[in-house]
Amino acid sequence: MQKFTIKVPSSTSNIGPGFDVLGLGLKLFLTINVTVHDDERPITIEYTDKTPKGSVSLDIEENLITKTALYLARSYGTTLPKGLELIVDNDIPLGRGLGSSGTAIVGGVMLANVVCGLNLPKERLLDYCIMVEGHPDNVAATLLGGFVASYLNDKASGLPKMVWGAENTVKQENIPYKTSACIKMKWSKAVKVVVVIPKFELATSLARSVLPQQYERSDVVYNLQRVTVLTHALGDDTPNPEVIHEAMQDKVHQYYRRKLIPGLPEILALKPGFMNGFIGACMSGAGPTVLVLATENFEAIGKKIQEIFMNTKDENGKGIDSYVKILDVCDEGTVIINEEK
Ligand SMILES: Nc1ncnc2c1ncn2[C@@H]1O[C@H](COP(=O)(O)OP(=O)(O)OP(=O)(O)O)[C@@H](O)[C@H]1O
Ligand SMILES: N[C@@H](CCO)C(=O)O
Repeated sequence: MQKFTIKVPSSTSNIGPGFDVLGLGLKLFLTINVTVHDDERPITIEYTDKTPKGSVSLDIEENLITKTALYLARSYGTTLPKGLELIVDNDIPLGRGLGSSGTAIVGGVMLANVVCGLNLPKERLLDYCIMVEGHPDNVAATLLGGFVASYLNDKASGLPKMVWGAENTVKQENIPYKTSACIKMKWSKAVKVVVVIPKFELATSLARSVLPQQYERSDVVYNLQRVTVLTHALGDDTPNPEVIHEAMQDKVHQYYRRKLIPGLPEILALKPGFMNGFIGACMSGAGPTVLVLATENFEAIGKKIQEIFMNTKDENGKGIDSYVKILDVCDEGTVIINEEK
């Protein structure tokens, strides 16, 4: 019998202008408890009651964790072992902009890597994660931890379009290597993360479908200027709220997504000084969660953003209910713990 646990951190991404570039690992976890029994029982995946019944498939060819694991295993000419039992304990809300799909994908590749004895380095696992997710920001931060900037290189355009199932799995020799570069950067200990999580889901695919195919040069330059300043300003031991706030502004995605998140324009308009400690607010990933960066007063700031959501009415005339979490940055990335043989 083999037993171990995969601990996968959530992530926020974009941080304003860094669309599909910036990711930050957060201490809110997907935990996968893995047992490989010595008998031939069928593979199973179950969730603890934190995950509402019916919200994820328990069919191993459909569930994002197991289908990703199967894809990697089959790509390397093997499959998941019989006797595999997975119990998933997930604190990350699904479809809210905290990188839940990225955690399921990273959890899946880590699972196959261990139970199939592939021993692939994280760099290779990342090629598969990017192939499944389509963009590197969340998966890179979840796999590596910390504050990460990534780009996809020319080889990434050779990654096959994802088609699931044994018969569609592309052999590993046809999946390009080293399709990205991911750089871990310093994150100032003085800057803390508050997330305000509305109680509705927003699929990333929908939030991406409203974005334009082309942009004005001035908007691209606007984001390039800010994202470059932001990556340095966020590493400063004495962070400058005004500089960071301005560097969190974006013209590439948030404006186009505003109609999907009632209250977002009012929240994005908040400026440093509106409350002590507040630096700036932006969408977390593809939303609907709002990410707030702050240096103090975290609970009060979170409450204020909750009030703005509640005072904004949805199409049924109801306020937007939400909850707040104050999260530490997770520097470690995804780890295997509690190994027993
Ligand atoms: N632990 C999990 N187990 C199985 N499937 C999951 C798990 N977590 C996420 N998923 C799948 O991913 C979907 C959510 O992915 P989506 O990309 O829409 O949102 P997100 O990753 O939470 O947000 P964002 O990409 O903006 O950070 C879920 O509906 C589910 O299908
Ligand atoms: N960069 C991605 C993150 C969500 O997966 C987006 O904003 O669509």
